[in-house]
Amino acid sequence: MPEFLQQLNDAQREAVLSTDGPNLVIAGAGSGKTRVLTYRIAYLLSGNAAPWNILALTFTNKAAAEMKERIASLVGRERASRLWMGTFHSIFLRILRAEHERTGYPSNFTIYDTGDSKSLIKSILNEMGIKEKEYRPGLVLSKISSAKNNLILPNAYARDQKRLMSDAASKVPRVHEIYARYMKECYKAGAMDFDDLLLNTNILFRDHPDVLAKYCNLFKYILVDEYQDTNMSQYLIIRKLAEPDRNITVVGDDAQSIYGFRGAKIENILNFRNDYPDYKLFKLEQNYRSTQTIVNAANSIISNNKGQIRKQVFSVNEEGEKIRILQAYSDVEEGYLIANDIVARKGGDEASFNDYAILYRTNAQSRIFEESFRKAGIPYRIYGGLSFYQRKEIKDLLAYLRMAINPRDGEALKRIINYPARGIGKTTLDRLEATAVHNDITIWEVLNHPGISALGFNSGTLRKLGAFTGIIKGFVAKSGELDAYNMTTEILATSGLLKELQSDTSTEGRARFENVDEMLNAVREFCDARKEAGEPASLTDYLAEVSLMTDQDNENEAESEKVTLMTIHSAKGLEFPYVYIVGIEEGTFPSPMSGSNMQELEEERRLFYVAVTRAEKRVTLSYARSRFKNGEFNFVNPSRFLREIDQSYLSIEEKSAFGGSGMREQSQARKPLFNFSDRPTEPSRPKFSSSFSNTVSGSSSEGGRFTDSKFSEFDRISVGCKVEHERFGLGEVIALEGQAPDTKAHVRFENAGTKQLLLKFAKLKILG
Ligand SMILES: Nc1ncnc2c1ncn2[C@@H]1O[C@H](COP(=O)(O)OP(=O)(O)OP(=O)(O)O)[C@@H](O)[C@H]1O
Ligand SMILES: [Mg+2]
Repeated sequence: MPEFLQQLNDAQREAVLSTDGPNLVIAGAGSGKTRVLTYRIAYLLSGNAAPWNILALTFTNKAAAEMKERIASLVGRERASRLWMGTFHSIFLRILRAEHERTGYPSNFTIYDTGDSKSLIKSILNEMGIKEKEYRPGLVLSKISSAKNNLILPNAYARDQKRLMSDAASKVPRVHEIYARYMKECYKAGAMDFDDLLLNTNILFRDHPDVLAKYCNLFKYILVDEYQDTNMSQYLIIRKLAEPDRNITVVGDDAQSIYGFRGAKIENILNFRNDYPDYKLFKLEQNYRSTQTIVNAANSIISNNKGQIRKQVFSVNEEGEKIRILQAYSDVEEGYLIANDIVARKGGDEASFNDYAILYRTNAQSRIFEESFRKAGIPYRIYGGLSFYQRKEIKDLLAYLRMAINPRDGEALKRIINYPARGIGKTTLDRLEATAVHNDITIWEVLNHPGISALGFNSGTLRKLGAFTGIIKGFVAKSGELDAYNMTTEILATSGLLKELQSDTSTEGRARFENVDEMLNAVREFCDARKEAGEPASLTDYLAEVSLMTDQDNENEAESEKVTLMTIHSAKGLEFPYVYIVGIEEGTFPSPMSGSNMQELEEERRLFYVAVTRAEKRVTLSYARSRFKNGEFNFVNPSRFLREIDQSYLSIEEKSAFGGSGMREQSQARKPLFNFSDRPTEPSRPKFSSSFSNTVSGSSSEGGRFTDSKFSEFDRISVGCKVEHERFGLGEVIALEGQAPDTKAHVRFENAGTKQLLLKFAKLKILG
C-alpha cells in the first residue's frame, strides 16, 4: 500500500481501496469527499491504471487543476498527465470536437454564452412578431435549457402537455416554436450553447453505438465529484459510459444540492442505488475543515429540512469562536461594518487577506462591498458577475476571433459587422438577416452569395460589405497557420480595432485599451503554457478555454493577497478560514422566489448550509434593516434562517457606523434572541417592524441605547430643514410625523422625488 494512504482516515482509506465496481460516497461537508477522489486517482495511478483510462468529472476547472496538482505531488507529474479530468462541459466538448463528423457540426464549432443565446432569442422573437416584453428572453432561455437538460427535443416538447401547460400559465405558449427555431439557428451557425454540449453528447452516444463503445473502453474508471448536482443529461452520459465495467465512484452530499433550479436532481443519488444494486456505500463522518461550533451550527441548520438523508457529521478540531451576527441599518452600512471588521481583525494570526471570503446570495450584492472595500483600502478579488470576458471591448475582440474560426457564427457577425464603424447600418443588417432567414441560410452565406447584388443595396453599401467579407476571409485563411497569439495580434491590427481603441484617449477609453492589452497577455500565456506542455495552442483551443470558464475560474488571478467576493453557489467545494455571509434577510436569503414553495425553501436552506460549511475558523453573519433593491428602498426583516441556528452557537455583535460596539454572547442574554414578533410570513413583501431592535438586543433598554446616541442630532430637525441623504442627495423636509425614536420625515429631494424616511435609519445629514 502506498505511503500516502496514511494521510487518510480509516473510512476514507476504505473508499479509496475499493477500486472495482460501483461506489457511492455520501457524506457531509468538509469530510474529505474530494480528498477521497483525489487519493483514489493517485492510488489507481500508482498501480496499473493508465492516466488516459481515468475519467474524473469535477464541478469547476479550478477544482480539476487543483486535484491534478495534488495527484502530481503524490505520484509524480508524469503519471498525472493525460488524465481525462475536468468539468462535464470541457470533457464532452473535447469528445464532440473529436467526433464532429458524426454530429454534422464543424470541428471548430463556436460556443454560445448566455448573452449570445439571449440575443439569438431576441432575433427569433422579432422575426415571429412577438414583443420582447411579452416573452422575456431570459425566461424563454431557461425553459429551453430545462428541456435540453431533460433530453426533450423540440418535437417532444410540442407534445409535452405538462410543459405546454406551464408555458401557457407563464403566458408564453409559443416557447416550443421558439425552441425549434433556436435549435435550427444554432445548428446553422455551427454553434452550441452550454446545454447542447451535454445534449449532443447524449445524442452522439445514442445514435452511434460504435463511438459509445470506444469511450466505454477507454474510460476504465469513472469518478464524479459533487454528484448531488448532476442533472438528467449528465446522469445519463455517466451511466452509459460506466457500462460494462461499472467501475464508477461518485461522491456527494444531498444536503449540498443547490442547483435544483437548473435541473439538478438529488434523485440521482437514489437512482445510483437502483442502477447498481451491488454498489458499496461509504460514509465519512469526520469533518476536518471546521471548528466544532461551525459543524454543530451547520447541523442545526440543515436539520430543519425534511427531505434529506440522515447522516452524522462531527469535528474534533477546536471548539472555536461562536458564530457572530452583525446588524446594520442599511445595505451601505453593512458594507462599512464588514470592511471595518476585517481591518480591525487582520493582524496577528489573521495575517492574510486571502483568508477572508464574503459570500452573498446574488451577484448584485457585491457592489456595496466593492465600494466599502475600496474606501477602506482592502484589496479584493471578485468572482462571477460581470467578469473580464464579459466586458464590451473584450467581447468585441472575442467576436472577431470567433469569426476567424467559424464565420457562420451569426451572433459574432452581428456584433462586429459595423464595429469599428464601417458604414454598415442597421437597415442593411436587418435586410441581410431577413434574407438569411427567408432562404434558410446564414448571414455569412448571404454575404458571399452572388445574388447579393440583387438585394437592392446601393453600390457604396455593396462595396462596404465586400470589404468586411474580405477582412474576415483573410482571418479565416490565416487561422490555420498562426497560433492563438499571432492570430489575435493580426486581428487587432487588421480589423481596425486597435486603431479604434487607441483613438479614444478618455480615461474610460484608456481603460478599455488596457483591458485588451491584458487579454493579449492572457492569450500569450495560454500559448506559452500549451506549447510547454506539448499541446496545441490554436485559436480554437483558446476560445474553448475561455468559453468554458466557470464562475470559480478567475481569469486574472494574481498571486497577491486579496479578500474573495463570490456568490454562495460559486463557493461550492471551497474553504476559507474566515467567512462572512451577508444580506441574511427575508427577500434576499431566502430569495423572494422561494417564499411559497417548500422545495425551493429547502434548497435555499441547503445553500445556507453550504455557505456556513465553507468556513474553517469563524463565521460572521450579517443583515441590514433596509436595502435598496430593484430601484426601490425597502425596510427588510432578518432571515428566518437566523432563528433556525441553535442559539447556543451564536453571539450578537452590535456595531454601528455611528460608533459604539459591544459584544454579548447569547448564553448571557436573558431572552432568546430570535423570538421576535415580526416573524416573517410574507418574504416577498417585507414589512418593517420597529420591535426588532429591542428584541435583538435582548432588552428594551439596550434598544434605547442605540436610540440615544444616534438620534439626539435629530432633535434639531424641523420642517423646512435642508438635508442630505447618501443616495437621494439634497432635499428639504416638508413634514414630520410620529414620536422619537420612530419619527418619520417626509423629504422632497431635488433629484429623487419625495420620500418618507424613518429618521433612525435614514442617515440624513442636516445642513440647516
Ligand atoms: N484525513 C484527513 N486528514 C487531514 N485533513 C483532511 C483529511 N480529510 C480531509 N481533510 C481536509 O479537510 C478539508 C475538507 O476536505 P474536502 O474538501 O475533501 O471535503 P469535502 O467533503 O469534499 O467537502 P465539501 O462537501 O465542502 O465539498 C480539506 O482541507 C482536506 O484537505
Ligand atoms: Mg468537495
